[in-house]
Amino acid sequence: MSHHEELIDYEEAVPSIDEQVDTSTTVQAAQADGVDSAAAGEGENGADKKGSYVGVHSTGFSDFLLKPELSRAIVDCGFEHPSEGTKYSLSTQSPSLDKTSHIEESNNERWMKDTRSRQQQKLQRLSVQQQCIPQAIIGNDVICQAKSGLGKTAVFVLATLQQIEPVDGEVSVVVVCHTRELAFQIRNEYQRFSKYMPKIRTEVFYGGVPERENKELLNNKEKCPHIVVGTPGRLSYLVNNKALNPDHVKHFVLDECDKMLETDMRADIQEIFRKIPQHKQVMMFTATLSKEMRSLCKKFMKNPLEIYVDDEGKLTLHGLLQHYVSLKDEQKNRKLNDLLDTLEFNQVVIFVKSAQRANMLQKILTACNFPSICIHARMPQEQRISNYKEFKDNKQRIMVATDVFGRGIDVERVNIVINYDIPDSPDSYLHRVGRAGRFGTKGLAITFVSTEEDKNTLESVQARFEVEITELPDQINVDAYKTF
Ligand SMILES: Nc1ncnc2c1ncn2[C@@H]1O[C@H](COP(=O)(O)OP(=O)(O)OP(=O)(O)O)[C@@H](O)[C@H]1O
Repeated sequence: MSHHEELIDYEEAVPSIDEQVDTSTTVQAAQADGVDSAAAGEGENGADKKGSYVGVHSTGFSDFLLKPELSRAIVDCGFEHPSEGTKYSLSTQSPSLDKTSHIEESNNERWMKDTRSRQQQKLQRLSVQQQCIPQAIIGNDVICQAKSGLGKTAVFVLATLQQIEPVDGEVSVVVVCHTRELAFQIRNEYQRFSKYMPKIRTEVFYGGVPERENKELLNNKEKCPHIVVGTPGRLSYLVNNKALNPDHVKHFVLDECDKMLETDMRADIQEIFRKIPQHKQVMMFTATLSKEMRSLCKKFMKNPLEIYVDDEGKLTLHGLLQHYVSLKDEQKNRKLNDLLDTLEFNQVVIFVKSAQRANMLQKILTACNFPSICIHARMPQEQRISNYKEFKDNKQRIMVATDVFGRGIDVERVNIVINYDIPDSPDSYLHRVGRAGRFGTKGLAITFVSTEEDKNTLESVQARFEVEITELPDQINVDAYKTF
């Protein structure tokens, strides 16, 4: 299993963390019906362009009153409006009221009702970025579940850059994620958005790189990063060895939090968390979050803003066509060749279930005149990052990958995902296909089904996410899956 390869360094021990009591108000936002299809651009006008999630703009980036240097970078990044297209409803556990008299009680109740109804109306128009950013920039804890490619990264990158007051020699932001490529990608996002903040330094730390290099950077006051992004094993090593001083950390972020907390990475996360001062902002993000995982996440937080997708059908990407092909394992190569010949792809990711199969398939494809690269946890770290960069920079169009590439990775031009081997769970399916059709663009996902078990997995995907995955037709209109 590929993600196990990634986890190979981690230990099983899972100590319990100190519970933080969740006290007064909890705002829960859950996706409600109605707007996804239209907002995702399934119409004449919205379908073709990136950012077609943007519809009616109740809030713009300027409303967040961000630092001018941050606002300039946002413009340079081409972000015109916070992501939109998701309708939220609000359910609150109201703060307790001091009911000293009957009159006060009814006044209070009326006030609460009015406030709640105003909030309700407002929230119904808000998106993930619109809702999270205002809370996150004032230091509130945030737990946010939102579908793939909606721009969760920008929430914590902007919120932490807005709040940071850099002091040389002090790390004040720690971001943890589950793979090295994702850590690298997040570091690059920080660099993009801190373009006009020359004093801010961001570094990325992960396994496969000599620890000495990380320590040298952290020990040097002029070079020590203010923002650290990394994977759990390496970060906990650096904290435990006193190379990374956690005493000044004020913001702690977990991206793909469910993945890290459900696996043995959790021990490392808890280790780091415990060493960071208690008074800190904690933010967590993912597209998939079970009810059990929500409560676990909340143990790390104080009164977080909670955004959940209660109806998992709403996690479906509506700009994405989804099909399957029934075939025998030995027919997969021929079929893949045909598909690559006939489909129009900007870039394509082909997922397989092991490093060995990734190497093998990449060689076959190259021999068949489909220049390609691959990525998996069993290749040298430098090669991994260099392959990621080549693909991200569109120097290669075909990537054969294991699940190390299945979550979080954002390559804008990917419009086709092929599951050469079916993923091991509906969650993995959702994350993998979410590599195409990002931020409201169009895409196509094709899954090869060769065993009874594969069929069952596909059925559970359809049942859980209320999506119809139909047999691949002989012809597909290119307009349906390619953004020109
Ligand atoms: N407001 C915006 N305007 C335009 N583009 C945006 C905006 N917000 C985010 N994006 C772009 O949308 C893409 C997807 O964003 P991001 O990678 O943060 O998604 P995500 O929600 O983290 O997805 P996943 O769950 O798959 O990790 C990125 O290329 C990002 O630059």
